Amino acid sequence: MEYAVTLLLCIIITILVWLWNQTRRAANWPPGPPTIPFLGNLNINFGDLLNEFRKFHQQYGNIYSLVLGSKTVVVINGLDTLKEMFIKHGDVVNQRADTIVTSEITKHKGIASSSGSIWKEHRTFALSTLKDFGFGKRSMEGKILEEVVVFQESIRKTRGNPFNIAPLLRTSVSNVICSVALGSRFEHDDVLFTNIMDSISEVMGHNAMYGTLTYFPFLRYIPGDPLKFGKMKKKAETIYSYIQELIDNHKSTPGLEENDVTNYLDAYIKRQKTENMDSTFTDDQLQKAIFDLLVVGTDTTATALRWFILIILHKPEIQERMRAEIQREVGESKYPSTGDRSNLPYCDSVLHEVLRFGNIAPFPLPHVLTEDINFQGYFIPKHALLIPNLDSVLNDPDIFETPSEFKPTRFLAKDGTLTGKEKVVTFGIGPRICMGESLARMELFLFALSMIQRFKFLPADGDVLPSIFEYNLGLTREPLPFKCRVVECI
Ligand code: HEM
Repeated sequence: MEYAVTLLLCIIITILVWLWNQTRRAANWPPGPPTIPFLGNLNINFGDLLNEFRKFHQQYGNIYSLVLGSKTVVVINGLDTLKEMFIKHGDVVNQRADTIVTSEITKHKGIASSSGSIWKEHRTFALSTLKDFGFGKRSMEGKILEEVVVFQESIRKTRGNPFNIAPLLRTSVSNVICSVALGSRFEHDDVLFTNIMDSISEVMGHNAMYGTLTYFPFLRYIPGDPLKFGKMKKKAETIYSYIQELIDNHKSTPGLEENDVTNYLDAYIKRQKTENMDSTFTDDQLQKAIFDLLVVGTDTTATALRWFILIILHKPEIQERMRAEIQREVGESKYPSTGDRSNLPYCDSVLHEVLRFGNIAPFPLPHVLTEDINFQGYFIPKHALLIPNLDSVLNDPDIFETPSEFKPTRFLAKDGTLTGKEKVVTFGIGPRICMGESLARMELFLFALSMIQRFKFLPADGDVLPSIFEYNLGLTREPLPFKCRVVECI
């Protein structure tokens, strides 16, 4: 009996020591907030991560670590340190980490969540295919302008009455990516498509407290889905079913596959026919890749445009100055085009400031370290999760003076050209840098400038606009909902 009790005590003590060790920070790791035995850094403020990470950056410097459950998380801050980690060590940090999103929603497939050779193969395929259909080229402009025209028609229909512009922006921006990814676009009154757009917004924008499940999976057993992961998963499944239906319809259209390839989906199906049995070009991979293009491509860009509109509602002098520049350099008879960009430095500086101030994806999905490394005097163990903290650059007072101020002229040099724009790292750094950067920049330019050219944006009467300093932080950082009025000015 005594022997059994002693054995049991030994087992319990061993487990406790093991658990305690799991939640301790080793002496040679990057510093960080004190850990609590058995809980690690569970006590950090997950509800306000942006400010919590800013505080840790000030306290512990450019590299700090957090011990969360059984995972070590290292947050990388500051432009030079981010470049050193994600460019110089690019080959050991380009894998996507195992998180609640990548393991349960995207199942490590598609582009944003995959790793290794599948990621390389499919990122390269998507980039080269999308380039063939206009990505990053002037020919893309025509497709975007078609959507701009429809978007402006919808705006006119509001006849100066207050409305929420967010759904309109989402559908318009999404139609651009749909046209290159799927070869189709959707009407603004297509109820099914509009519902999908709402689901995308919920998946990307809403409070990402469910992210804590990555580190403390037992929290999912709390009844009532308080972290809203169940809800988010259901929305993602709705989007998947919708995409699958589009793929199935496409595949079953007689003769379509034989026609010239005009979009990513066609190109993928064509490629499937030339692949062998163990190919990675599976139907499941296709569904997840389209999910990435559609979900990431829609919400981020539409959110940037929403920040733009909220900011100009607060700062009418900015829209006046933009409009004056557009009227002087482009006139009224044609839409502004990207070829006019160099003649529109003030407008360009506003858009760079929107990308900086909007801080749309401050913490991209974590990367994972595939080897132990010694970095700036610290040891970082293999399997550590790395978070590139883009906010630490976009709001760095040493790079952008008084960063909390929305100040487009910070990018204007004395000779009227743009300066410092390469420091706006909103699209990430290193091999995982955003795939849609060129498209997003073009959309932002054409939508924003053609709106300002033709319409005046006014706050809705009697409504209090949310402040430009308030936000919701999910996978994206979005402004609070608002309404506006729009009146035609030419
Ligand atoms: C203003 C708009 C956008 C912003 C701010 C943005 C930002 C980002 C950021 C920060 C990353 C992650 C970088 C990292 O993991 O370190 C990313 C990845 C990605 N973005 Fe964007 N993005 C935007 C628009 C788009 C568009 C229009 C597309 C559509 C093609 C797109 C597709 C992707 C994809 C597929 C990835 C994953 C890349 C990979 O893991 O290899 N994004 N984006």
